[in-house]
Amino acid sequence: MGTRGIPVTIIAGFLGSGKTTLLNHLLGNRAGLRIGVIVNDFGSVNIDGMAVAGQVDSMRMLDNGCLCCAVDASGLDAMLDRLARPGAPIDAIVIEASGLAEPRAMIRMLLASGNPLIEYGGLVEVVDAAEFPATRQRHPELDTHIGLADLVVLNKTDRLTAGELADRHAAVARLAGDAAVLPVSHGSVPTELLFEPAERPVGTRVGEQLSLADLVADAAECAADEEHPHLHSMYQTMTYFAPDPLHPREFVRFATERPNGLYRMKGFVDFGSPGDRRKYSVQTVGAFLRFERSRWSPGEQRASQLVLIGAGLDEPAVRERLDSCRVAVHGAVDDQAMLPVHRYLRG
Ligand SMILES: Nc1nc2c(ncn2[C@@H]2O[C@H](COP(=O)(O)OP(=O)(O)OP(=O)(O)O)[C@@H](O)[C@H]2O)c(=O)[nH]1
Repeated sequence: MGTRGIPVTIIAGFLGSGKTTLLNHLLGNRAGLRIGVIVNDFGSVNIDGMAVAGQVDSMRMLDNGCLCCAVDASGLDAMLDRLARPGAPIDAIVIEASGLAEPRAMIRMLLASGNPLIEYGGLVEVVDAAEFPATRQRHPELDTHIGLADLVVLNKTDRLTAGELADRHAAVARLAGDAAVLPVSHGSVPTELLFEPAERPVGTRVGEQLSLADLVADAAECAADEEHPHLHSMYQTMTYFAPDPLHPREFVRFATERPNGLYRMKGFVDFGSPGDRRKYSVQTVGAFLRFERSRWSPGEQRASQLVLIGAGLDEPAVRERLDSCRVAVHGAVDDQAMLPVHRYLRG
């Protein structure tokens, strides 16, 4: 699947919306991932065995494999560089944004980062569903923040009746545009919605790559997991396979005009360009799109295979849009047609 950067996910949200609760939930359900956490103070992050004072620019490796540090806004970039240095024992980084910077400034900083070891992992905006109308009145910028988000976590749904929840969900979804909106209580966002499964689960050789087949198998296993049916019913994982090539221009359009409710997509694509028969890995988080080029392995079937993860996805409509990207529908691919792909090429 090519080299992959460490995804940096920003968790934002107004006072008391449940950011820390979400962070603690993720740390408690890491699924083998080693998560680096950046907070602006340690105060309320209470993970097993964690006893660190609220110092600035300190970093601790916790027993549970979580690397935790605290910075102010000016130290953020440098701290990311430290966390994501070559060989760092980290699979994902989460920044709890409160008090650090505006979400827009954080996104800009991440996208502008020259560090090739990190990549944009999405802006997750936590919204207190119960207090939504009041918060919106007090902080009109909430609308903008929701509009920027790649995933909106509608938290504290336990405080609402079903009817109220439906109203709030609809109101937030209107502001969220195409972004996925996930209703939860107590920050219980499934870890696998935010991050890929660990590449190094216990007992696996270090450096072993998780193939897409593994990812699909994982997704199927997850879907069949009876233990947390309430969690899995909240979000969707769908896979798409096309044996014949997808048109580059149409596929880039699909990825940039992403379907409603899509949060992440990854996989690889055969563009069927006669001048370039390489394999293109694709990855999106919200509106962020990135391709990487590699070669097909000897004997590997040229095809396109995608995993799409979101909430509120209209699966038949997504399939139809992807089917309509096929070269068979659009005619031959020339070199010019690859230009939109090159705009989003990494490295
Ligand atoms: N009823 C209910 N309470 C919740 C839920 N999620 C969080 N809380 C409570 O809401 C309060 C605020 O949650 P935090 O996670 O501290 O919120 P925060 O966004 O980190 O707050 P600040 O860091 O102060 O901005 C805490 O008392 C939580 O226990 C939920 O889903 N339902």
